[in-house]
Amino acid sequence: MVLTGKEIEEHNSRESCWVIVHGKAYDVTEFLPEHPGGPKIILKYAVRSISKRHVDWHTANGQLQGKDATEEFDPIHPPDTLDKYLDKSKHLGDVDMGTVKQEEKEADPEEQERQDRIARMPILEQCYNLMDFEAVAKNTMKKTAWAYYSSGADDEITMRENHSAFHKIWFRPRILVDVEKIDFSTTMLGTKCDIPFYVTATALGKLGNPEGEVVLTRAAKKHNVVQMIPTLASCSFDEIMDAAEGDQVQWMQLYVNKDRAITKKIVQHAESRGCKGLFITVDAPQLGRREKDMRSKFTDVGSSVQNGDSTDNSQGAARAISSFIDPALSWKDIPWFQSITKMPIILKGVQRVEDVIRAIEAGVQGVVLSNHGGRQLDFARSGVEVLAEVMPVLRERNWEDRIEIYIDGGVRRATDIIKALCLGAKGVGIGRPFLYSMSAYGQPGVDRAMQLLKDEMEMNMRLIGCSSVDQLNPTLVDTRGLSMHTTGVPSDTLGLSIYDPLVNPKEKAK
Ligand SMILES: Cc1cc2c(cc1C)[n+](S(=O)(=O)[O-])c1c(=O)[nH]c(=O)nc-1n2C[C@H](O)[C@H](O)[C@H](O)COP(=O)(O)O
Repeated sequence: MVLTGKEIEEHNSRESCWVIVHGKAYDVTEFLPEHPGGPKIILKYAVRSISKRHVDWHTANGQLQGKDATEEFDPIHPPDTLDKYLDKSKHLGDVDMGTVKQEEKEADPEEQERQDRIARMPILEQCYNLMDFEAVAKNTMKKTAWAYYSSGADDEITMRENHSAFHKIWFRPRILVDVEKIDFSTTMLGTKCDIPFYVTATALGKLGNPEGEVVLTRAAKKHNVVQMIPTLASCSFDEIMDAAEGDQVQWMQLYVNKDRAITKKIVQHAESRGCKGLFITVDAPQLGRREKDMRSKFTDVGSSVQNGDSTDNSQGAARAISSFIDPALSWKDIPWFQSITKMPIILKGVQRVEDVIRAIEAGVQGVVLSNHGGRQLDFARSGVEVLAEVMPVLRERNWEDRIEIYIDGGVRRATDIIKALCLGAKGVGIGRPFLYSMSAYGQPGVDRAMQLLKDEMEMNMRLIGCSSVDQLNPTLVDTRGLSMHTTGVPSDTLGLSIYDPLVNPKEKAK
């Protein structure tokens, strides 16, 4: 049976709310209170806004026109979400889209301005480093997408510290070493990679690019680097795995669900699909307060990646899509994970040496020293600073080979990668730069970003006097300034403003 727009319109209240996604109708009435992003987002976005006033009137009077929610649904929800989480009885069938009222898109001057900036954006070849992509993305991305990707927690001190920490490490390069042939390939969790970085897990890829995370999959294949698949991806897990080619290696990033049966199903499915590593995110018992995200229009967006209870959706996309995450996750859960999968287990978001020791004692295969890109606890130290704390302690115990240590956060140059490897990291994760290059230029952008890092890597390895990554070691870096968190002493504005420079008395007499 094919439904008409008129029939859908009759179900336009909290008591009965039907919406259309990709030309099919769904009865979401019972789902409204369960939606992790709260009911408002479905009701609000589900409404075909003939005009803002119209929508406000209908919303205020509890009368809503359940309508085509496709455009708002796609960036936040993997395509298989409704099949996975909405009971089949609520799938009402196809809709004759010719009978659905077309929305009169009100002219949006902000969007027009953005389109003008896109028309004037630099060509890809004018991007010479990862920060260039950030500048273009900031100028061309939708405000809400930029807000979500670029935001850090609270005052974003840690987000900025992540990158500036690398500026506190200086090189002690060697000379007169034959560096004609450079090989910066390496292995990570046993996988051979062209260069010691991986694409780390970052949620909601379709906010930046309509294809989402599969763009990163294709670029990772081309450059033979590993991709970590996020739990909160816009694409479905299987779409991302299916987009991989040949023996391309992918890892799974896991937010642990309060409902361990859901988590077990996800982990065992990932293993059955050939995932080569399980990265359990341990620094997010609650997602951080990312105020740019909270201010953006996603103040009540939802995501039904996994069923959770209704959430306080005044906290932006991040908080809205993460209500399922279990804050009770603890060390006692590690044996359970080891019992449900054979994949190597890595703890992502470790931030002090005591927990690295515990991770080794718990028998996990790796840790990522990370503060989630500064999106969680503000004033957490940078991954590279924690690395400088951890490695000497492990070396003292002869434990440095008992676990693979990764870091992420603020990596924007190959020199950052080299500094991390000199200190003992196996590899580094990179997040935002690939989101920005993907958002601004699609896969060609990500390709160029990865190639730029390879070019920088070759040059900097040569200049530091090493021809392969196994030669990188702590004697090549000076980290004495790394733990200095002193901000510059506030400038003595008063003194400077009244200070009379010495003036020659004769001069004064004139
Ligand atoms: C930029 C970004 C990072 C996210 C991220 C989303 C974005 C847009 N998301 S989040 O929405 O929940 O915070 C995830 C995530 O899904 N899971 C996770 O483990 N880390 C998440 N991270 C953190 C990420 O894996 C790295 O730790 C961080 O991005 C590294 O810093 P740079 O971005 O500076 O490279």
